[in-house]
Amino acid sequence: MIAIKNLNQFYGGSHTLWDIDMTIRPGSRTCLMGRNGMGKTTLLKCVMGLIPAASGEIGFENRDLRKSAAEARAGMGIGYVPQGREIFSQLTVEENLRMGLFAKRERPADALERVYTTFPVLKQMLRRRGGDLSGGQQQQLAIGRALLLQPRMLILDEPCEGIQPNIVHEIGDLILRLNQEQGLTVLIVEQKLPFVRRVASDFCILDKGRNVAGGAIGELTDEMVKHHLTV
Ligand SMILES: Nc1ncnc2c1ncn2[C@@H]1O[C@H](COP(=O)(O)OP(=O)(O)OP(=O)(O)O)[C@@H](O)[C@H]1O
Repeated sequence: MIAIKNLNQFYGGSHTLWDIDMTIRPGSRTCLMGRNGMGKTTLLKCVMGLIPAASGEIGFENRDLRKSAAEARAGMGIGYVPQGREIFSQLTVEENLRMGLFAKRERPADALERVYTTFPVLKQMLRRRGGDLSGGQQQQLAIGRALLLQPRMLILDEPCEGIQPNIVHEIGDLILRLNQEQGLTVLIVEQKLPFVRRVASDFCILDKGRNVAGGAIGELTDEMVKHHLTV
């Protein structure tokens, strides 16, 4: 689904991503892991075109994403929920959702109805301001907004950050459901090991901007955790 080859990225003179090779299998739920500051968000931003890569390839379904403008990538089938969710706090839930529809040709009502079926809570809160929602509800709103364009792949940057444990469990259920029932491929940056072991099918670890380990989630060893993930 995504094939990254030899990707390098710099912030000014600081070399942040080093020769990254990474494959995301279609239909997988891949967790991108690593301690703080290791380059996970930077890698996602390169995939979405929000920052430029210096060299390398990012293939999505055999097309080179680096040749596509950032605003075209959502329309190509990649939904992205950034770290911190980026909900418009002064806009209502409905207005936030409509912001996700700008590139959609289909009638907005149909797309919105699909999201309300997945997230009934959003339908009950259409007139509430985004900023008044709980962290878990904001995360559902952000995921709902990304799903409006019916992506084939969903990228989530730390979806459980600042969210109560019972809602974290619900987000895990949602990811499993979207993957298993709708075939959505999911790439998640996540640090919480129990969540990763429950939700992921595959993992990949970044350490100091390099891809140091990866594979099926059953292959994630205590040794790897100790070496690359424990703070
Ligand atoms: N806009 C920026 N300008 C300069 N350096 C940056 C910028 N954004 C991130 N960095 C640096 O790049 C490195 C990788 O950061 P990145 O946010 O990708 O890490 P991360 O693994 O996502 O960490 P976290 O878990 O804290 O979000 C860090 O050293 C960070 O300080």
